[in-house]
Amino acid sequence: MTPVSLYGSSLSPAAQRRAFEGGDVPVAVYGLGKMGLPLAMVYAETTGNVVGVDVDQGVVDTLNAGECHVTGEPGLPEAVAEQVTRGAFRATVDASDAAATVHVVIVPTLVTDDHRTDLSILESACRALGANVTAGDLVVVECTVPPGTARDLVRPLVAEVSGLDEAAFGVAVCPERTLSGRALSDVRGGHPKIVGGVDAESTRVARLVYESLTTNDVIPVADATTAECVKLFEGLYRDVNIALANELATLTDELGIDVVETIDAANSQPFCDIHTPGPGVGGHCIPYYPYFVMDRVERDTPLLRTARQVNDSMPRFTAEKVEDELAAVGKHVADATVLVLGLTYRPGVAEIRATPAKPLVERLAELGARVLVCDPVLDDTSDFAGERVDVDDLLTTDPDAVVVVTPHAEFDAIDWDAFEDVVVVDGRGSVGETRHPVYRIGGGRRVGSVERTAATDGGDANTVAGGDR
Ligand SMILES: NC(=O)c1ccc[n+]([C@@H]2O[C@H](COP(=O)([O-])OP(=O)(O)OC[C@H]3O[C@@H](n4cnc5c(N)ncnc54)[C@H](O)[C@@H]3O)[C@@H](O)[C@H]2O)c1
Ligand SMILES: CC(=O)N[C@@H]1[C@@H](OP(=O)(O)OP(=O)(O)OC[C@H]2O[C@@H](n3ccc(=O)[nH]c3=O)[C@H](O)[C@@H]2O)O[C@H](CO)[C@@H](O)[C@@H]1O
Repeated sequence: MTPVSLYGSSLSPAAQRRAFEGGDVPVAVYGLGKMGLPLAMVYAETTGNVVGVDVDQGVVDTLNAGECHVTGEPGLPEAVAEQVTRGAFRATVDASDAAATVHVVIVPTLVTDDHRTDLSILESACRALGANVTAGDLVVVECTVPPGTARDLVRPLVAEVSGLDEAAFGVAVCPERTLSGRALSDVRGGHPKIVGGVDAESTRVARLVYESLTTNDVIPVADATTAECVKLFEGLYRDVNIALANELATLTDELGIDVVETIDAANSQPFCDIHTPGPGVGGHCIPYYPYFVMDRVERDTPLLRTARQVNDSMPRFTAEKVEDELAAVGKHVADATVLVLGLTYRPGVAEIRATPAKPLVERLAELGARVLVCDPVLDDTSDFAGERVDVDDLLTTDPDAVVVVTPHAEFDAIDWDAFEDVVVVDGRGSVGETRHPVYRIGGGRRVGSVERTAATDGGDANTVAGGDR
């Protein structure tokens, strides 16, 4: 089979699509992690001709054995087994063994501790794929990158490594808009796919490719930088919105209202979509994307900066609530045992990057508490300054306070009344009926099943609804 190149092709669009879907357009996917592997599987089920490139030999060996190293993704193990068995996908650590005419890169793009962009992994992957790029190829950037990266970094670097003129190949930004935990279905069509090229031909080819891949719409935008910013703006909106919810949550006691209930009621009309407050904002995306923009522009961005400060202040606010709730029953945090439930950044996802649980545990330890930590999806909790407790042993810990940071499903079975003499700080509105005092971040304190703000103020008991939006 002579590989077909799509960029600048003289074939009809229909013939190009047939070539792509018929496997005559070999695809290479660089980065076979939480996002890259589901993506590679959708490319493989569509074209039958995909090679995955990863620097981790263990990942490569696992995949070539038809097994899946990514956990918590429904359907992914089955897809890996099927695509490897039918010969539609293979993995390698050796990029020189990844001949293709469509080269997709979806590797980590990072932010340093001092909030500077770190694209070193992307550069490394582009050097590797660049050696394989020939005239007529398309490079697809699926990873989230700062504005201008495809134009100013990827294209010139691939041209340098390949020896080609920049106009000889295409580069398109087609950002991954996927949620961990439903990656395969998201890639297949969970959201419209944004595509934007460094030139019109790159956009055209990317549109043709993704119209084969996704069951959803493909939205071509003006250029690559626009596509990069679509992805970033989604995340910036979320960070700022959550910061609004969090700032309002810190006013719960002064206003004497249940802020979560208030937000839910305000969101009952279509022009309002305030998100849900909690103990902080974690993950490898939302806390970092603002820095991709702030590090890239000269102009000050006070709103982005402040939103980060507000969200990063929530672990300390949550620790203050633990202190307050203990004081309300005559205890001091320095003499207390505090059990922290949920360490990952959100339920069911074994990811601790930027998790609010980490600064919260550190703050509680600073205040002198004996801190116990429990997370059913983490095998290793050594990153946290607390003593590990397994879910089955929770009731043996006899804590003075319990803080729910991340409400894993395993915590639903907790019999809260089986704890003796405990106060509860509920980060995400996941604690059900209990005789113990419960302070919900953004909801206020309730004693027993009655909400403080309504019942104790003479109104009707209200329900504290809400969960992450
Ligand atoms: N995880 C998410 O929820 C999510 C959602 C949307 C977008 N994204 C973006 O997708 C990109 C990848 O994220 P992820 O969550 O899949 O990361 P990940 O850490 O789960 O996987 C990254 C993979 O890339 C491999 N890798 C590292 N260097 C490499 C190189 N030079 N060449 C080839 N492979 C290399 C690693 O071994 C690993 O297997 C990031 O830019 C991220 O911003 C992530
Ligand atoms: C724009 C958008 O939606 N993008 C999603 C996001 O996915 P994510 O895995 O980063 O998870 P989020 O749900 O964003 O949560 C992040 C943190 O914010 C907390 N949170 C959330 C909602 C809320 O109302 N109040 C909160 O406090 C939550 O607990 C957690 O700690 O980024 C991915 C990569 O770009 C995307 O692909 C994916 O589509």
